[in-house]
Amino acid sequence: MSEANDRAVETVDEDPHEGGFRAHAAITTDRGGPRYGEFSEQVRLLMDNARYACPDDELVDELIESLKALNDRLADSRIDEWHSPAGTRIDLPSRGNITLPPYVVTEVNDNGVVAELTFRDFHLGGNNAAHGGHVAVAFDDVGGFASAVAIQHVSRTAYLTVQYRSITPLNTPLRIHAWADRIEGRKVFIKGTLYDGDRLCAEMDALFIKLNPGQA
Ligand SMILES: CCCCC/C=C\C/C=C\C/C=C\C/C=C\CCCC(=O)SCCNC(=O)CCNC(=O)[C@H](O)C(C)(C)COP(=O)(O)OP(=O)(O)OC[C@H]1O[C@@H](n2cnc3c(N)ncnc32)[C@H](O)[C@@H]1OP(=O)(O)O
Repeated sequence: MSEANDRAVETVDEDPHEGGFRAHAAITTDRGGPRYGEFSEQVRLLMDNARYACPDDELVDELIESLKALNDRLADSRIDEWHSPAGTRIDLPSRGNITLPPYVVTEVNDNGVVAELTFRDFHLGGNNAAHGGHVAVAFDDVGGFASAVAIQHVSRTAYLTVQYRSITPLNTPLRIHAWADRIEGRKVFIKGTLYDGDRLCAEMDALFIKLNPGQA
């Protein structure tokens, strides 16, 4: 870790909360500025290229120096999770969270949440197909979204199972759909599907639990 990374991350306390997930998750379109989406895309491209690159020794030396300099610059602008653009920029794919497979929500209604999702080169599992873990990540996030829509509250995943029905391709717009199948008290049973055109790639069966006040 660099010296900049060792510094304590600045926290901002103007938003009192109950100690757990914040009751009012920020929704923003301006944090990080108008070019934050382009920045995120460059980070994704970096990971795509790194996944497939086979640099020679000279290039590795050069890249390490460039990346060190870049990381020092980035570490200087770190902030706590509640105030960072990543995860709160609802105008960007996956709310600007570059750790998620990028998806764009196309429908939010009583039938749940539908999004167009594209796995990238860096989501490679093998033989040009998406890694199963990344498929589960996509279901977890879109499932959590569907749970939030159904109960208008924050929940956490208690379990999530995925049935992998056929290969999930990379660099192909896919349709992901998650919906609340039933709600029993704090328990929100979520189902989901992932399609490549008419072909079913995977299905989700999950339980999300509505968090109590102050629960982490
Ligand atoms: C168009 C623009 C709209 C803009 C909207 C903008 C933003 C959208 C808003 C936000 C949403 C967006 C996306 C969502 C993002 C992310 C989602 C990802 C979520 C996660 O990635 S989160 C990480 C992984 N997750 C964990 O890290 C959990 C660890 N765990 C725990 O924190 C506890 O374990 C907990 C809390 C789960 C439960 O604990 P607890 O103490 O609160 O509740 P308790 O144990 O009493 O269970 C209550 C009842 O659930 C049953 N139950 C519990 N667990 C079960 C199991 N596994 N199987 C079967 N039944 C189970 C019990 O049997 C009981 O059932 P009964 O009531 O019938 O007795």
